[in-house]
Amino acid sequence: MYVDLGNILETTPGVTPDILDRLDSRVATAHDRIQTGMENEEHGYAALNLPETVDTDEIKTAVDRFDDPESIITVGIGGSALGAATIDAALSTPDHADTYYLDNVDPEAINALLETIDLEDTVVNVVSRSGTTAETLANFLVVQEAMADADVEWSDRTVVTTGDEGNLRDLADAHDLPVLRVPDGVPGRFSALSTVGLAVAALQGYDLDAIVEGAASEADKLSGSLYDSPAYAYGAATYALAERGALTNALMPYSEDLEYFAEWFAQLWAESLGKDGVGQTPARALGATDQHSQLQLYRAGPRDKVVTLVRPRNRRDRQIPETDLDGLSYLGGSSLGELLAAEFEATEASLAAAGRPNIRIEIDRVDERGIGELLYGMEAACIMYGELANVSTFTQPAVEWGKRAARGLLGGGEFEEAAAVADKRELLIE
Ligand SMILES: O=P(O)(O)OC[C@H]1O[C@H](O)[C@H](O)[C@@H](O)[C@@H]1O
Repeated sequence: MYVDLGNILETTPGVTPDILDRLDSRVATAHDRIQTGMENEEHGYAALNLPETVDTDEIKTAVDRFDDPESIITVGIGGSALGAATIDAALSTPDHADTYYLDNVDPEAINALLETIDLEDTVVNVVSRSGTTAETLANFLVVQEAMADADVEWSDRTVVTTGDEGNLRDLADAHDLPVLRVPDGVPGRFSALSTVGLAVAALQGYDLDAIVEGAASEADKLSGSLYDSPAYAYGAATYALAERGALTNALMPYSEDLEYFAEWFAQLWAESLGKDGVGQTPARALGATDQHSQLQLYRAGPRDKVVTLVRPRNRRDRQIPETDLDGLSYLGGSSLGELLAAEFEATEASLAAAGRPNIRIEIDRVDERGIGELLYGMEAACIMYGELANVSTFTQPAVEWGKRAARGLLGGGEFEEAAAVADKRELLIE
C-alpha cells in the first residue's frame, strides 16, 4: 500500500512538514503501545497479529465439503459481513458463485431472494462473533425454514463462524454443524483477515495465502515513524486533519471492485473512532461516478473534510474506439483506464486548487495481495488514529445501547429507558 500525503501539506493551513515531524514522536510512542498490545494479544491489538496467527488450511478444510456451489448466502451483520463482502467484491468474476449478504432484516429483500434462489445448490455461511445478534439469528432461522420447506437438508449446506458461547454456538452444536472459531481478541470490524472474513473467499477458491501475504507485508512496515509506514502515515495524517477541522473523511475508490471497501472502511472508522464527542465521519463515494454527484460539496462546501482517493496502479484496460464525431476526437486513441486516471488526478488537482486536503492511497493491483494490504493497512491506521486521539478504539457502547433497546422493545428483556424514549416520539406531522 502506498500513501501519498503530498496534497495535505499544500492545502491545509497548520499542517506543515514541521507538524508532521512533531507528530512523529507521538507516533513512536503509540507504536510502542500497539506493539505491547500485539505481544500480549490484548483485545483489539491481537487483530494485527492475524497475518501470523490465521490458519488458512483450517478455513479451506471447513469449506471443502461444499462442492462448487451456485450461490453463497452469508448471514451476518457489521463486521461479520463487511470484510467477507469486501474481499469477495474485489476478487469476484462472473464465473464465481453468486454471493448474497443478509446483513439486514428487510423482509421484502429476503422474500425476494428466497423465492428466486436455488436453495439446493446454495451454501449458507452464518457468522456472528457474539452468537447473539438478533438480526443474524432471525435471518438464519428464516433461511433454515425456507430450506426445510424446499426439502433441502439445511444442516448439510451450512457452515457457522462464531465464538465459544452464544445462541449460534448452541445451535451449531445441537445440529453438529461445521464451525469455524472466531479468534480471541479480534473485534468484529477488525476480523476481515480471520475465519470471519475468509470463509467466503475460501468457498470462492481465492488464494487465501496471498491475501494473508499482502497483510503481512503491511505488518512488516509498521515502525516507530509515520515516514516508514504507510498505514501509520494515513492514521496520523487523518488524525492531524481532524484536529484541524476535517471531521468528515470521504473515501473515494476509483475502482468498482473496491466500492465495498468503502463500506467496510465506514464501519471501521465510525465504530472505532466515534467516541467521547470526537471522531471523523466516514463518507462513501465512488470515482469517477461521484465526481458528477458529490464532488461539488467536497470542493466548495464546508471546509470540514478530507478526501481519500484510492486506486490500483495497474488494471486490465480497454481502448476507446476512434470517432470522428465533432469535439470527441480527444477520446480516440485513449483507453478507459487512461480516462479514469485523468479523472482521478483531475479530482486531486481540483480539490488541491480549492485548498481542500486529499490523500492518495494506491495498491499495485486489486488482487488477493492488494486487498490484504488495504484491509490490514487501514486497520493499523485506525488503531494509530485511536491511540493519538486517546479513544477506546475497540469498544462500541453506543451500538450496544441500541441492541439492548431493540431487544427490550421486542419483549426480549427489560429496558425501560428505551421504552420511555420511544414513547416520547409524539411530534407527528401528517
Ligand atoms: O458478529 P456479531 O457479534 O453478530 O456482531 C455484529 C456487529 O454487531 C454490532 O453492531 C457491533 O457494533 C459490530 O461491531 C458487530 O460487527
